[in-house]
Amino acid sequence: MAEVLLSGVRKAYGDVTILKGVDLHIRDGEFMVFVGPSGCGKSTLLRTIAGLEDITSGDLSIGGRRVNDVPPAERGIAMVFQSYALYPHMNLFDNMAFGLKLAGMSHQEIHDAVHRAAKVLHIDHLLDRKPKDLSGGQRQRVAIGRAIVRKPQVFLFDEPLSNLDAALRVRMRYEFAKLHEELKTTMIYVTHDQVEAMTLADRIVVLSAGKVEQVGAPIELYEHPCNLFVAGFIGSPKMNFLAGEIVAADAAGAQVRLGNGVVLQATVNASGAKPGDKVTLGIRPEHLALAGANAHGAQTLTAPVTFVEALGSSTQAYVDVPTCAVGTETPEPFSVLLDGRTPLAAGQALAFEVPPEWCYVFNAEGQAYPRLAPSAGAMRQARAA
Ligand SMILES: Nc1ncnc2c1ncn2[C@@H]1O[C@H](COP(=O)(O)OP(=O)(O)OP(=O)(O)O)[C@@H](O)[C@H]1O
Repeated sequence: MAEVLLSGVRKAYGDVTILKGVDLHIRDGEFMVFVGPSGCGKSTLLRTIAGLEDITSGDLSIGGRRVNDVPPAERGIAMVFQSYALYPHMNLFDNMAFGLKLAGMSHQEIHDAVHRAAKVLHIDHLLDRKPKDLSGGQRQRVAIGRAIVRKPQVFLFDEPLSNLDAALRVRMRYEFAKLHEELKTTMIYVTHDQVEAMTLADRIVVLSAGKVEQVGAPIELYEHPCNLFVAGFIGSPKMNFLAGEIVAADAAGAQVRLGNGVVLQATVNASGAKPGDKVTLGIRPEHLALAGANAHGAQTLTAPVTFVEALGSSTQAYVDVPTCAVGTETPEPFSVLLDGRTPLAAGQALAFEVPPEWCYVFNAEGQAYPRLAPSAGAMRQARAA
């Protein structure tokens, strides 16, 4: 087990800077997940920790030891790649034993270590097989087994499940969680998958263009994103964004006038805002509720439905409410997530309530005004106390 510390880590290829000064403290035994859009530098950051890439400037330490110039094999890490990277001509036992033989371990020690790891991963009955005779999920288990037998201080996983089909991903996700529970080793995991990040991580690092946007527990990022980027990135379906203007604001709340003239209340600390300020109002599709039959309440929006996705367990309705773009992205259509049994059809008018405690407000620079409503995380802590 070990903590991993990054301080001002930069990585450049020639004139192009990929990592722009990353500061991170990954705690001993923590399951840390890196997420961010394609090309933001997740894999580069992981490969830098592994020692597969040199650091241009900054410091990296693993287990209290500065490792900037330490070769990968001596860093106490084991990395598992998306592509498995197994030796095709070797059976599973030899694939898993290879590194241990190189390290000069005895025959008995290797036998015990491989069998123990194979048992944990439920592949102990397959040790004589070659990789080509395995399913994708089994191959990935071998790759993980090869990492486990080395008893690293830190595991590094680069999108380990992305070659698997949806059902197997769910199964393997569960097994990763169990594995971490059992080994209690520091794990750093790169993924594109929101659900993997939310369910596996103790904490998530959201990266954008080589910089850390926010680090926090999954529920913290969901409930209290620090800026528009994190708000738009964390959460599925995505948060709706509406352009607005401050009508009144203080430390207890803000009133925001939307483009259509409707004024919505948001329970945020907007003491830094003043009337006339341009803001973005954010509201998640799952926090909207159908309004009562003749609702004309202050927190109600009414708009025609443009498209309906009935998923069985839930229904996602797209409605004709003008949204605004975040960064360089094109605006996403406004959506409302409703109970799966809600009868809806395109063209019908939908009235829905916008709860003030679930409204997010971002200033012109995209920074969030802190939400004041007690979060689910805080309520759980209070109940537990
Ligand atoms: N050897 C290299 N030389 C030059 N540029 C590179 C090199 N390796 C990566 N890059 C660039 O660095 C940027 C970050 O790449 P990286 O693979 O870390 O992103 P990522 O966030 O993991 O993306 P993805 O999610 O698509 O895998 C990309 O723009 C990529 O083109």
